[in-house]
Amino acid sequence: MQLTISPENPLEWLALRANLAPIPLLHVQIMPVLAKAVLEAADKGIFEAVKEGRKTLDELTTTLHLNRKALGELMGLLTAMGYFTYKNNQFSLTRMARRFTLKDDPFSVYGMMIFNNRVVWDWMNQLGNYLQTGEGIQYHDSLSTEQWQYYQEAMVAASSTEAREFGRRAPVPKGATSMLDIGGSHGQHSAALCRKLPALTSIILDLPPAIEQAAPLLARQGMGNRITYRPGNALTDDFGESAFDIVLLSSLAHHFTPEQNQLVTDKVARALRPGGVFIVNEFIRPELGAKPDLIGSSTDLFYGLSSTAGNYSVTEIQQWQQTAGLKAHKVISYRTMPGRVMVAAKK
Ligand SMILES: C[S@@+](CC[C@H](N)C(=O)[O-])C[C@H]1O[C@@H](n2cnc3c(N)ncnc32)[C@H](O)[C@@H]1O
Repeated sequence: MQLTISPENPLEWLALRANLAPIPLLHVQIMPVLAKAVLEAADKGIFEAVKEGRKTLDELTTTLHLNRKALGELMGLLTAMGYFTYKNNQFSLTRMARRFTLKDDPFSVYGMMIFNNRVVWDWMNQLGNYLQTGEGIQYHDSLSTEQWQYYQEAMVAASSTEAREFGRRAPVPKGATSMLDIGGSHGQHSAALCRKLPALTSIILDLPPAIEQAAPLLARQGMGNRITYRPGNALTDDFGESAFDIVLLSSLAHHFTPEQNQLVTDKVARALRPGGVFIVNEFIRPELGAKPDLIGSSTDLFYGLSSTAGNYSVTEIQQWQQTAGLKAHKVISYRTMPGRVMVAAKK
């Protein structure tokens, strides 16, 4: 799966081949507007307003207390983007929008839309500074309570689809009874494995302000005391010795430097039981010159901006695991999320 600019007919194909289409204009003039339109639509409740059935522009204008002309422009764009259809003067949600934009759908990315609109959008202004200094925002040190809540809800949104595939395909021992989920937040990955392995219990190690906001999200999973929290810090806490059959580090390695990841992996190796599995679950940084991958490369830059670190290659992750005395086990690419990979090692 790739995000691409693709021709719709042979003449456009020729124009692209002949380098006649001003691609940068699409990137700088069109793409930021597309992203911001979807974010504002979610934040203004536009998707929710059409949830129960078709609505005219006048009805939406009245319900949402928005400017009719401006809303009409936004609805035109969202229709062109495939979020709505327009027939008989009425807008309806498409199948895609119904599944992914509504607050309560289990696959919804609504939480990510709100976090990105209210918190992350402003970070983009700091990209120039990041390029000059190499210093990222380090947002874990500065979020307000409200922003921690948006962040944790965004993490649920980001991983709902992935967690299902993780539960089905993660290469874990069938008889596993004990798991450590480092930076596990909402616990969707732990819950997916607990549903599959009846004897499994999991401990989520996360920062205290994260747990405060994530606990109600975990409660929604209905796993009772099979998944519990341990407030702490992965960089400074000891994980114990021969205590776990599974250790997961999902979307946290990109916040850590290579040295910090090595330190964490060394502690994981000690904490695993013989035969236990360590999974690093991440977007992968494409090597320079490798096949273009917009998702791997854009998340790499974004994590650099937000946390100073960034994505790593599969080889780098395996290097930490081997240095810690673990054996390479499996590398599994997600089918539902391009650029996303589980890198598993065994003790
Ligand atoms: C990007 S989220 C990933 C959440 C979840 N693992 C997932 O894959 O959806 C990173 C999580 O790691 C936590 N975190 C960040 N720094 C940490 C640290 N030093 N120790 C433990 N957890 C940390 C954050 O609070 C957050 O919940």
